[in-house]
Amino acid sequence: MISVAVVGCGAIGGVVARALHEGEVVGARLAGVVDPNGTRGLPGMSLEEALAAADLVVEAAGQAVLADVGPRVVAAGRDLLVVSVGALTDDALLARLHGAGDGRVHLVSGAVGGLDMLRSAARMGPFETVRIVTTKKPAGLVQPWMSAAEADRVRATDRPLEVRRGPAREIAAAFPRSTNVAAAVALAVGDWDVVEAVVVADPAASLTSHVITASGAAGEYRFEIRNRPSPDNPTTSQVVPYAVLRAIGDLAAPSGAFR
Ligand SMILES: NC(=O)C1=CN([C@@H]2O[C@H](COP(=O)(O)OP(=O)(O)OC[C@H]3O[C@@H](n4cnc5c(N)ncnc54)[C@H](O)[C@@H]3O)[C@@H](O)[C@H]2O)C=CC1
Ligand SMILES: O=C([O-])CC(=O)C(=O)O
Repeated sequence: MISVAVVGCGAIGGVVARALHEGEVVGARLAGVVDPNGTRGLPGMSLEEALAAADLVVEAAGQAVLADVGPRVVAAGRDLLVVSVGALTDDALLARLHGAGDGRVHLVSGAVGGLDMLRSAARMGPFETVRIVTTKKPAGLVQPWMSAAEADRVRATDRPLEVRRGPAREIAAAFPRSTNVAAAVALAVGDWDVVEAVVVADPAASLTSHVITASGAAGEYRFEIRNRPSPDNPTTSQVVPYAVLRAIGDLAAPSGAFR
């Protein structure tokens, strides 16, 4: 039985922690939840207590928190499951995580699929083009770095509006709560430079979509994901905590997991 601490008790961490607490993942149990803003009635603990008690720490609190907490988890010899994979646009953080200690670093596939195939194909040879187009409701795409005019234009659009297009590294950092998936694709293909990310605001997007297209030595790929948004946080797809629970289940009882 592995003991799991969850850092961040929001739309993702709250669902993950409750399911662990209620014994829904074979081979895993909840050690406790770390969140300065409350733990929704679940057992709370400090990060220091989590590092002492847990075999696995799940980060579900955001890119900035991962940068702070991640190296401490690995340095303590605890395994780390990363949800805010967009923080890994920072090569220095990735190097710190790999060099910090004995804990192993695992990444969650999160809101998208096809990463296994992209990883397999990348082994055969390089990709020539990879693109991920993310379409969400406008409100969650407004960012603090936008000018007032741009923020208003995004909020008020009455049709699909391309908000940004650029390298995955730039986009995943520029929309830290909305485009971790662009980093996930880049990490899967093992090439930050080949992946272009596009962010579209669409007031009619009742589902969040991520369309991944790729072509290269192994062939041509297209994955279209249309996720229901989380009722707790509309910028997050509701399936994400279940991707985390699936990953924890695979780590706790690997038999039968796709590899
Ligand atoms: N890989 C993927 O496909 C996806 C990744 N994400 C990432 O997951 C993160 C969390 O998403 P949600 O749960 O929807 O966000 P949320 O805003 O609902 O929850 C975040 C929680 O973290 C807590 N928190 C803040 N600072 C903390 C700290 N220092 N220590 C512990 N907890 C802290 C907050 O109080 C809040 O409860 C997002 O910011 C994003 O980076 C989100 C969606 C998809
Ligand atoms: O949940 C989603 O659809 C994607 C998301 O917010 C992210 O990648 O940060």
